[in-house]
Amino acid sequence: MSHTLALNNYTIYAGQTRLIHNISLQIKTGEILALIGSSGSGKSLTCCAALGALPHGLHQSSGSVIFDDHQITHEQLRGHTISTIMQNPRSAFNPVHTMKQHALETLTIGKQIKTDSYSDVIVKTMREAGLDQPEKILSLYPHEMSGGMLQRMMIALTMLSGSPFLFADEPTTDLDLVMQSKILELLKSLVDKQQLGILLVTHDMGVVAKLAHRVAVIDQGQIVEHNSISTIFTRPAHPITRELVNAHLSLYNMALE
Ligand SMILES: Nc1ncnc2c1ncn2[C@@H]1O[C@H](COP(=O)(O)OP(=O)(O)OP(=O)(O)O)[C@@H](O)[C@H]1O
Repeated sequence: MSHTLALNNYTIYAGQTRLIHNISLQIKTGEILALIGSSGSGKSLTCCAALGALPHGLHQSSGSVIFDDHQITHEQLRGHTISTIMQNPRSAFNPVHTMKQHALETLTIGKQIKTDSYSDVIVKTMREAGLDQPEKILSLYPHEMSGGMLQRMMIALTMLSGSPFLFADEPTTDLDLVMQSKILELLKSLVDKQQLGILLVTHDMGVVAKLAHRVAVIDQGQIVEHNSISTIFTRPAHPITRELVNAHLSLYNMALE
């Protein structure tokens, strides 16, 4: 079943300073929307606002999340409608909980179900997320795992949660190139095979080119362009988009016409 998630009219202030102005984005299941922009343009704040997790001291003057035409609360969406994976996976785990505790918590959150019978599901899902020896990993604490393993575990937890949408904020930045490529392949396969919808925040235009279906470009807290991947790379409309595409193409001694 296909779903739509719309972030509507988000505006955020720090005191009198407006950081995000009237941002709206729409994501469908089975596709990846990349949110790109230079450092400090407002990518992470947009995600945080939609998740109801704004840093202390910031104020949201407008904004709502609409799931399949119904407005939903942050409590309803976190872990149910939207899962998250972030740049530093270590910070997303409870340091005193094992992977098994995290997995069981994800499976049972908000549900009155017995947890004993779920080991098979967890082990199978971890294997699908590329974690070898899942039984062994389940007994580990976060500090006993590498960044790449933790990111795979985050993806396994996303799969276990059954959330139709994922916010992935720089999900591969902290990983080596081989692991980056494996994690990106895994995300792509979740979109293709399980119809996950992803909002992908990234600086990396190579990642955008490889994964995204559509691209939204943010500059100084506003969406300045929203287009298909082919248009973004062949006929970018906004100067900021041209700059980002040209910076990427220059790696290959190429430039836009
Ligand atoms: N807690 C805060 N208090 C005040 N200003 C903030 C706060 N958090 C972020 N900002 C400001 O809001 C703007 C957008 O920040 P945000 O973290 O969303 O940028 P970003 O596009 O995700 O950047 P990066 O790519 O470097 O992660 C920046 O100007 C930043 O300085």
